[in-house]
Amino acid sequence: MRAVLVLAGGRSTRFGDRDKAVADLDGTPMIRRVVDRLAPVVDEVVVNCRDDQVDAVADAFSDASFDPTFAIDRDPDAGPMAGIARGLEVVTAEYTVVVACDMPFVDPDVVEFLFERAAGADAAVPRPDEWYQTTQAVYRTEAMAAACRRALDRGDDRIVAPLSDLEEVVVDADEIESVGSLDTFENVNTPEEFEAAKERIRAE
Ligand SMILES: Nc1nc2c(ncn2[C@@H]2O[C@H](COP(=O)(O)OP(=O)(O)OP(=O)(O)O)[C@@H](O)[C@H]2O)c(=O)[nH]1
Ligand SMILES: [Mg+2]
Repeated sequence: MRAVLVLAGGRSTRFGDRDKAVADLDGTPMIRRVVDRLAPVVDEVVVNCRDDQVDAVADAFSDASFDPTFAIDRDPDAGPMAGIARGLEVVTAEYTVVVACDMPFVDPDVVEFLFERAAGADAAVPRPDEWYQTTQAVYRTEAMAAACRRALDRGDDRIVAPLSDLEEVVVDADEIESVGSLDTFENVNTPEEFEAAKERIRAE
C-alpha cells in the first residue's frame, strides 16, 4: 500500500496574505491539483496542515472521489519536517510519498518510479542537483516517522536531518529524466511564480 502525504502547514509568507495551498490555479485549488495528479499511483491521501486551514482545504476536496485524512499540527509553525512527522502518524500504508502542496507539476511517473526505487529500502530521495528534494520523496512510513522523531528529540528540525538515520536510495537527475521531467520539482512561492504556473497550465 502507498500513501501520499501533502504538506500544507506553511504560512505562504512569500505568496502574500493568502494561503497558497488553496489558491485557485486556473479553476482548481493548487493542493487539489497536486493530489489529483498523484491519485492514480496511491491508495491513501493524508493532508498535514494547521487547524485554521482545515475548512478551506476540505472544501478543495468536497467533490473528490476520496476523503483525505487530516493530520493537524499540534505545534504549528514547527517547520516542514515536523509536519512530515505529524502526517506520518496517521498514514497506514507501508510507503509514503511526501509532497509539498506547492508543486503543481508533480509527475506521477516520477513518483511511481520513486516508489519502485524505494522498495526494500527506507527511502528514495531525488537529488537532481546539489539539493535533496525531501519534499518530493518516497519514505518507508515507519522508518521515516522514527527518524523524524529522533531528529526532533535532539532539537534538529532541518528537513534533511532524518536522512542520516535512513538507508536511502539517492535518485539523480538522469534517472528522473529517464521517466519524466525535472519540472516535477518546480515549486510556487511567489505570486509571480503562481501566475507563471497558471499560464503554463492554460497552455497544457
Ligand atoms: N506543518 C508545517 N508545514 C510547513 C511549515 N513550513 C512550511 N511547511 C510546508 O512545507 C512546504 C514547503 O514550505 P515553503 O515552500 O517554505 O512554504 P511556506 O512556508 O508556506 O511559504 P513561505 O512562508 O513563503 O516560506 C509547504 O508545503 C509548506 O506548506 C510548518 O511550519 N509546518
Ligand atoms: Mg517556508
